[in-house]
Amino acid sequence: MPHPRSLLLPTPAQCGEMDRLAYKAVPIATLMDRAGWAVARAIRLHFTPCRVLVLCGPGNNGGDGYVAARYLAQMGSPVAVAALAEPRSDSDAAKAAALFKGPRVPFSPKEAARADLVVDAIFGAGLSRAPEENVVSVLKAAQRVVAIDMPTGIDGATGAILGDAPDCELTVTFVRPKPGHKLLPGSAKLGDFVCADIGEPQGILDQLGIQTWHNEPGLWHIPPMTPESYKYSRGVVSICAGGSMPGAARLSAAGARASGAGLVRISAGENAPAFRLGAPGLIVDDGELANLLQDERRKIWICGPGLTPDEVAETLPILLKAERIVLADAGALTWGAENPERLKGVAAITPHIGEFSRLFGKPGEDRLSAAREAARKINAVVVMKGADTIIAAPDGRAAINDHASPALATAGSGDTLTGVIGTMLAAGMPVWEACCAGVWLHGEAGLRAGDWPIAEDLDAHLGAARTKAIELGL
Ligand SMILES: NC(=O)C1=CN([C@@H]2O[C@H](COP(=O)(O)OP(=O)(O)OC[C@H]3O[C@@H](n4cnc5c(N)ncnc54)[C@H](O)[C@@H]3O)[C@@H](O)[C@H]2O)[C@@H](O)CC1
Ligand SMILES: Nc1ncnc2c1ncn2[C@@H]1O[C@H](COP(=O)(O)OP(=O)(O)O)[C@@H](O)[C@H]1O
Ligand SMILES: [K+]
Repeated sequence: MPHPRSLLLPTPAQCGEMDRLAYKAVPIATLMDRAGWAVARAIRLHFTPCRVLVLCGPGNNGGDGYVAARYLAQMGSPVAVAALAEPRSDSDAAKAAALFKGPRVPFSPKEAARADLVVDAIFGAGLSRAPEENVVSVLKAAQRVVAIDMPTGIDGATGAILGDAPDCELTVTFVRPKPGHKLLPGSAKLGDFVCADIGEPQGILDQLGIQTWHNEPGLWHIPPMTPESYKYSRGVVSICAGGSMPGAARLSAAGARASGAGLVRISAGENAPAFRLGAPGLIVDDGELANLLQDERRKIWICGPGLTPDEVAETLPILLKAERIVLADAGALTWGAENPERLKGVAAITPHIGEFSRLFGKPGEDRLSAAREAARKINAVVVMKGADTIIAAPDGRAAINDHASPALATAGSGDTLTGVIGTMLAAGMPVWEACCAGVWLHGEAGLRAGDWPIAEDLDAHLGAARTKAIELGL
């Protein structure tokens, strides 16, 4: 099933390409007019009428600003424009500027401070470097800011802040959100977020080779429960467990069970007695790993939570030799950091930023590219965890997940996540889709778990999260 177009996140460069391809059907001037109208309408809906100052840059972002100023004036608001620089003559933006007949004021902090509301139409998709000091000081002087397309200073491709960017109350973009609208730190600056349809032919999105999606149900499909379901069709998740940190494997097991695995087994060797004191529905094996792997139904293995590097060294190579689908986390990533080649053959890894940095080096400001590059390098899906999580596949696909809660920032919640992803894999989902689905379910559980949950509290919400994801994904 193709990934839905509605979840695509084109980069600013891809949007520019889209405009060029769309030109014959819809001229830029028409798109600009609709964009400015959409901004004026959104401002009218969000704010009571007040004195508005529109700050216009020299490009098409400024062009949208002149159009918005014209429509706001027609709607009865007192509006002035302050231009950072005039648009190039004969450009669409210049034509839009000429149609605005209201007052012009200097581009200065004093004017910005006097306005009740400042519209940032300085730079949008065209931002290529940090804004100059005069731009920053004018935006800093504003009391309340609405951004057109993107707050000036945010890189639309990465969410990085180049120098500085205003804290906006509202951001209005067009056609589709961009990666920078979904990635921190930029995404925290947007305020309320509106994506307006300006009638750009959507089919063009298919021609651009866009490989980035917003992580939502519909991007993937989780198998539902059916009357024919039996435990092996729901899937078996096997987890390697160690002696020194048994809690982590237990949390993974609980996450796997709570998100709908048919059967969860812990392989604990000589440490098995300690695990047998745990949840009664959990099967604990004490046999040799090589013998356990004789069971062909045990396709999915989690290796790493609660394991020391030595314990990983004794298990992971055996799992890989047996050609199992392995999800590597925690201890396995520490072991892999000594030589990332060791992880070749795993299906997916789930590093937080610290673990990622030890494996591949610090990701820098463009985490999306860094996650993609890492996935390509180890030929495995990379789930780069954090307040926003990037799920990158070796073939270049990447999803950005912002469906989460800071409530997840509690010890052990990453172990729960590996269990949930394990269940998605055991249900037969392809690896990237399983990781995307697992991250979303984990986020949904965090959103449902109330105030200050601990990792164990997430489990009670995973079943409802799965049901919701199935319903939304239909
Ligand atoms: N399909 C869409 O999404 C549409 C987008 N439109 C608007 O078009 C905008 C993009 O227009 P442009 O490509 O003209 O780009 P901008 O208006 O963002 O920037 C214009 C130019 O400013 C220069 N520049 C970049 N960073 C600078 C800096 N820090 N200091 C000084 N100069 C700098 C660059 O040369 C750049 O080309 C979007 O943000 C959006 O507002 C609409 O007008 C039409 C449809
Ligand atoms: N501020 C936050 N907002 C949303 N999710 C978060 C936040 N901080 C952490 N998370 C999520 O919580 C989980 C923490 O995992 P991890 O760092 O491995 O912790 P642990 O090793 O203690 O289990 C990850 O899934 C991460 O994406
Ligand atoms: K802007």
